[in-house]
Amino acid sequence: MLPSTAVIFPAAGKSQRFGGKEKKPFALIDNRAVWLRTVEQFVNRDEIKQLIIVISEEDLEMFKRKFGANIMFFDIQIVTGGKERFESVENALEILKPEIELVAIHDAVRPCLTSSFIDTVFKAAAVHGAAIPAIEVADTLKESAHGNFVDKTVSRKGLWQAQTPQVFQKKILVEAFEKRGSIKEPITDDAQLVECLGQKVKLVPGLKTNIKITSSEDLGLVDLILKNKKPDKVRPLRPFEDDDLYR
Ligand SMILES: Nc1ccn([C@@H]2O[C@H](COP(=O)(O)OP(=O)(O)OP(=O)(O)O)[C@@H](O)[C@H]2O)c(=O)n1
Ligand SMILES: C[C@](O)(CO)[C@H](O)COP(=O)(O)O
Repeated sequence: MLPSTAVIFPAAGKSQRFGGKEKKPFALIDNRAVWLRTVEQFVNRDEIKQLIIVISEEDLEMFKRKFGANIMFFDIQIVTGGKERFESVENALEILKPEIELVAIHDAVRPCLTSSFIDTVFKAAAVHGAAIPAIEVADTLKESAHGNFVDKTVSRKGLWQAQTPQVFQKKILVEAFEKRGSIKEPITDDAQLVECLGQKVKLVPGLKTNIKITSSEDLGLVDLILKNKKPDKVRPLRPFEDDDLYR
């Protein structure tokens, strides 16, 4: 049995790159909002004792009005978002229940994951204290300052694309957020704060289908993935054996 776990779903961004008529967590895929499709991947798991969604101040009234029944059904708590993603997560950390041991943070806009994939990341975090899924960069990388012509080709060696859920022992994550003041670079995921503590973060093979909806064309891709995959039959890119967790 996995340790008692809370899942935080940041959904308080501005969806600027999405450019749709509503923000991406509330966009519909086959008549069901993206955030609902994401959260439902995590319900009915014995180790999950708390669900928290982060919603921006300006969306709160709409969210409660439109999704009241779903909020009750999932027993999901709502927290107000911050300006940056990490500030949204920080607000959610404040209401963690005392019995929580592991905290998973999963973008509300990544609905294409499977329960075996969640199992693998959760188990790795239980063993190592911190774990994230990631995919090794497969394409050739070009640098272009202005996005019109190539400046140069850069090495992809050792580069990985981070996904969510990112999962941490509560005390490690809380300490990482307390010490975040010393970080000067932009903070784009939660693992970055934990890395800065000097804590090792275990890499777990990411799922190719676990895409983050960023622009509106991603909605069509997600729709295709959800319609064409039997979610729990999707395997990680490389089979990940339990032994791998301890390396
Ligand atoms: N201040 C913020 C910023 C982002 N997010 C959430 O974090 C997830 C991943 O962020 P991203 O894809 O960058 O979303 P946006 O910030 O909304 O996108 P954009 O940069 O295009 O505005 C999304 O579910 C988003 O709602 C959040 O809760 N609070
Ligand atoms: C957390 C994340 O989804 C991992 O890939 C990503 O870092 C979010 O980045 P964004 O800049 O908020 O899109």
